[in-house]
Amino acid sequence: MSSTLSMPLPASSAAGTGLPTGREVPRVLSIAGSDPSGGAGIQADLKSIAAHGGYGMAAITALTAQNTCGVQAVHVPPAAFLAQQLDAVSDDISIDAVKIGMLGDEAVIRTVRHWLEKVRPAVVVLDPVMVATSGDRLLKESAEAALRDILPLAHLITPNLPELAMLVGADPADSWAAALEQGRRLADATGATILVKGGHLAGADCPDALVNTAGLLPGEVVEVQGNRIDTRNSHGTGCSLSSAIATVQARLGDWEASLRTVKPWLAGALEKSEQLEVGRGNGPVHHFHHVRPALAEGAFAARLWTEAQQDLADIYALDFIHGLATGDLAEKDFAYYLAQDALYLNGYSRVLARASALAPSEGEQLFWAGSSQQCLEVESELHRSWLSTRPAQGGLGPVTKAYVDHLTAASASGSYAVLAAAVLPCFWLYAEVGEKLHARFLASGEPGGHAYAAWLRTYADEGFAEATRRAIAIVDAAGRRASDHERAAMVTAFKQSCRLEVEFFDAPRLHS
Ligand SMILES: Nc1ncnc2c1ncn2[C@@H]1O[C@H](COP(=O)(O)OP(=O)(O)O)[C@@H](O)[C@H]1O
Ligand SMILES: Cc1ncc(COP(=O)(O)OP(=O)(O)O)c(N)n1
Repeated sequence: MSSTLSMPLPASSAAGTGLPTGREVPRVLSIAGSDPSGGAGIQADLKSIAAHGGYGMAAITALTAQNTCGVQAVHVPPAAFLAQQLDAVSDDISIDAVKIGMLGDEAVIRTVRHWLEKVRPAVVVLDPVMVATSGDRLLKESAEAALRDILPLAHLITPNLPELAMLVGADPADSWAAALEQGRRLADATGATILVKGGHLAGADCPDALVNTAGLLPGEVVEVQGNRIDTRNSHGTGCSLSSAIATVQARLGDWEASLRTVKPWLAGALEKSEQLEVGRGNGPVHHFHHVRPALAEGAFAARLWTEAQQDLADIYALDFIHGLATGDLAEKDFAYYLAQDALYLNGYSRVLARASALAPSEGEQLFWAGSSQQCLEVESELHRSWLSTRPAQGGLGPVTKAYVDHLTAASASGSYAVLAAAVLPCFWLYAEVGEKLHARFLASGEPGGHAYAAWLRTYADEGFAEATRRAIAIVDAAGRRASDHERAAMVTAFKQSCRLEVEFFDAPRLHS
């Protein structure tokens, strides 16, 4: 029994299959050293695991005193204590993936090896950390043979080019082809899949490749291209990549898909590393560059309201609004406005019905459906009470057509959020203008001879004010949920509708 345990077994039988446990939140254990500056080691691993939706755990093999400028000291605690850490985790918790990083010395390697043989985790990614970029040793030279022996217990080995060269007993590759050749040799020798990394080569490209000579991949070499990011903040890239890929592999069970997920994330983390401003040397990567700060409730609506201010000011400056407020508006302009409003409401009602169809909840579906119906009722009331007593007006005016076309295009965009933003100004700006005009009418003592008194009284509608508050809240929530791209499209659609509100009030002057 003990002789079997000391033999390096092929990865497929010794340490699970490298296949996923299919858990949405994989439980991932990092067995690695500590970097107090947070860029490499277990600190980087825990961030990478979390950045990919995993539950991170860490058993510490070694303590380092290091920062972005280099490693000042290394302390390797007794291996027996590492064994206690590992057992404490595996005795209690099912582990979906393991990432192995800095091992320090031979006693640590022996301990990890014994534990792997006992527990056989489903996914084992081993980053054979030997020397930090700063040139400081993180593995004793005397432990290199032991490290070679533990490699077959991993499913994926992720050496950088100097580490790969050392493991196959060659000089560091000076070309991508030479690196892939060394990858093949290591794959042959270990039975594991090798991730050959292009980070240490020069040139505009920075490719990575999975190499497996036992038929476990679609081809012997699967390359994933990437651009080289111009930054010196590459501290911990190897740690971050290996723990991220372990996490994603536990979910997907496909090394190629996992690498294709993780590589662009790491490129973004390198690109955004400047934002962190950590240290004076080779800084860390930004593991959470893809996470946006959450917007507070009301924040997106507040942004839209700011965008609407110029259009509101333009509306208040229009002759039409002045005339409506004072009662001096030409009757033909008012009649044109009413007729266009009726035509607009019919189109608006259809667009609201589309918002109802796209709504993510029954509450919102009901709200838009109710608003759509309300529009048709207002349209028929316009015809019954306001237009029937006036001379017939012409057909669809150019501004009305432009507004309805814009809303229809928003409804065809397929984005509920964009559509909701596009329909909002008709609630919000209309309610705002109506409330102001009504308040002004009341303040002037509701003069008896005012030509538009009856119309101004329709503005005091608490039902419409309530519907407007609801529409604002819905758009605010949709905006907070939206991606940056969709949010920008919402703002554009909203602004366009605001502009069309201005033009709609100004259309009687130009087209009646
Ligand atoms: N400047 C860079 N631009 C883009 N990707 C990089 C860059 N440097 C390293 N990488 C990527 O980071 C990962 C780690 O690579 P590497 O630097 O070779 O390993 P290590 O950090 O172990 O020395 C690889 O996916 C590699 O392609
Ligand atoms: C504690 C600890 N572990 C590993 C490393 C090496 O990190 P790596 O991701 O290989 O990259 P560099 O930091 O060497 O660029 C480390 N420094 N500390």
